[in-house]
Amino acid sequence: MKLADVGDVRLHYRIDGPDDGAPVVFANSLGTDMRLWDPILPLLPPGYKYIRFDKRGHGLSTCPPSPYTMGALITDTERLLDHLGVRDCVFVGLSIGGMIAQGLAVKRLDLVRAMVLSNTGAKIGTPAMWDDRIADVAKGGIEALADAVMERWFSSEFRATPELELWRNMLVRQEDQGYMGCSAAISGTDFYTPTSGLRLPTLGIAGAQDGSTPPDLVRETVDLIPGSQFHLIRKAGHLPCVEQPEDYAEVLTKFLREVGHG
Ligand SMILES: O=C(O)CC1=CCC(=O)O1
Repeated sequence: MKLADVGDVRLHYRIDGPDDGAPVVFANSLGTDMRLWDPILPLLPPGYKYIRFDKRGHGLSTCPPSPYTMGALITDTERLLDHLGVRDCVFVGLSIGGMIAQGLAVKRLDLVRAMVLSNTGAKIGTPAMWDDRIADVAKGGIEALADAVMERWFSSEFRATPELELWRNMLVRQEDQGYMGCSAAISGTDFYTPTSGLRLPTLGIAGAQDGSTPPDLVRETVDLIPGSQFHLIRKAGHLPCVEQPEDYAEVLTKFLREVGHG
């Protein structure tokens, strides 16, 4: 079990791979913890240093009371990477993790040499939508919205499998305060202008059936960065690393090689 004290939070993280491997950092989505990446890790090439962490209010990391800001989530990540001595990583961010990727690249390009913006946007939803979601969790806990979240996370085919229950359990076992805190951070974020100024190799990944960050949003976001690439995963919703891990691992592996990482 690895823990890092970064400012007002203690973050739980995990490293797989050799200490001297080229670093690949993963940041996951709202309502998930680092196990989100379990399906793809065994499919990725050996020799890299794969770093995962639970953002504040999620997984085994500490959970300050809601609300959080995107700035705080970015600073947590920056401090974790500084703590680990990471520089020049490929940063893979899914959904809110992709917002953290954009903000981190704007703030500390020395940390990020390339990024994967998976199922994310420069802006996700509207403040009114997030206010409603926060109010629903405050009233009924995450359980109150879990079924609706499953419809956005997964395709109808996947929702018919027994595996659905495991991911639903992951969602409802996150902290309500962590979920509300990160929802508030997303609500207050619009990265269209700062992301437009970024110049680094970028790959967008989208799921054709994503009910939260549809393919057009992902494409529009990566198109802000000249030279970016885009990959659509057809039979997947918001979490293609879970639904189509082979496809996800293949496109990520190709990107790692193309950007000359490792
Ligand atoms: O809509 C959802 O629940 C999925 C999601 C939106 C932002 C994020 O990180 O996850």
